[in-house]
Amino acid sequence: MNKTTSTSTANEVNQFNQENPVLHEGNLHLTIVKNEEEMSQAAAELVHGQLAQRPNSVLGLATGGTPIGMYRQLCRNKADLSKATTFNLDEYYELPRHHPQSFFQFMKEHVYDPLLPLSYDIPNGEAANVEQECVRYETAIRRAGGIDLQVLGVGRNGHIGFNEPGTPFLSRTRLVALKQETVEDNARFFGDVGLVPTQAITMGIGTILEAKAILLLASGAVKAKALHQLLYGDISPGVPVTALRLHPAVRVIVDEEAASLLERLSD
Ligand SMILES: O=P(O)(O)OC[C@H]1O[C@](O)(CO)[C@@H](O)[C@@H]1O
Repeated sequence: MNKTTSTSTANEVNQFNQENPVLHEGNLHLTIVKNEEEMSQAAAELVHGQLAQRPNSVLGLATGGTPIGMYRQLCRNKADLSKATTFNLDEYYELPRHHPQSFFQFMKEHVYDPLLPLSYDIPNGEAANVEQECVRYETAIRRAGGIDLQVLGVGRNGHIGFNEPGTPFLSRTRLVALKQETVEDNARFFGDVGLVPTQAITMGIGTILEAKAILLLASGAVKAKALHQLLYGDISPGVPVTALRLHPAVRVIVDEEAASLLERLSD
């Protein structure tokens, strides 16, 4: 099954856009594909399209299990990032950069090394002065001209980046505490829940919403509830991913399992 649909939202956004002109009523385009492989392929095509249109694109990239297939496709097709710049959403706090589970190492394995040359930046989780590091990161994004395309995954609890439920939509890059469910979800990468860092530096939701375009990916039944909330729930900091409904250009590519609740409810 291949289903493409668009949804425009006209929810009560005024409470959010009074203070920050970046937030406005959004428009979201949803594509449902068969499985994770098709999701990865469709996502990689979109990134290739972005690079073809603008070789010096500024890309916002994500870690976690979701985008790995997309990165594999980009490597397979030898994506040319030589003129591009990449920024990452987040990094664990106080996890050494050389730790195998740092997001820096993830990016080195899946993107930086195989797709050299490219210019990249990622929050420094080892920074002595975290506040200064967060300001540095925001400034670097701004100086690069802002993010053209931000790739996002979504947490089971609706988090984007490491912006957990309850995060204000105007938040910027900062140090955050992870919810227990996020720590547990990420324990699969560390082997033991006690080894998972409990804090991270993350772009804020306000930072993410400033990207010119956003690509959200989700696969697997574990993401079905978050997807349903994104499309049909109230726009609320209680479910961070719903902030995307305030953005004017969001592509959502999900597999059938992630869309399973949508399917059932829209039948
Ligand atoms: O892709 P996963 O591993 O399901 O993670 C979902 C989201 O959670 C994070 O890994 C943070 O916990 C994000 O970076 C990611 O987008």
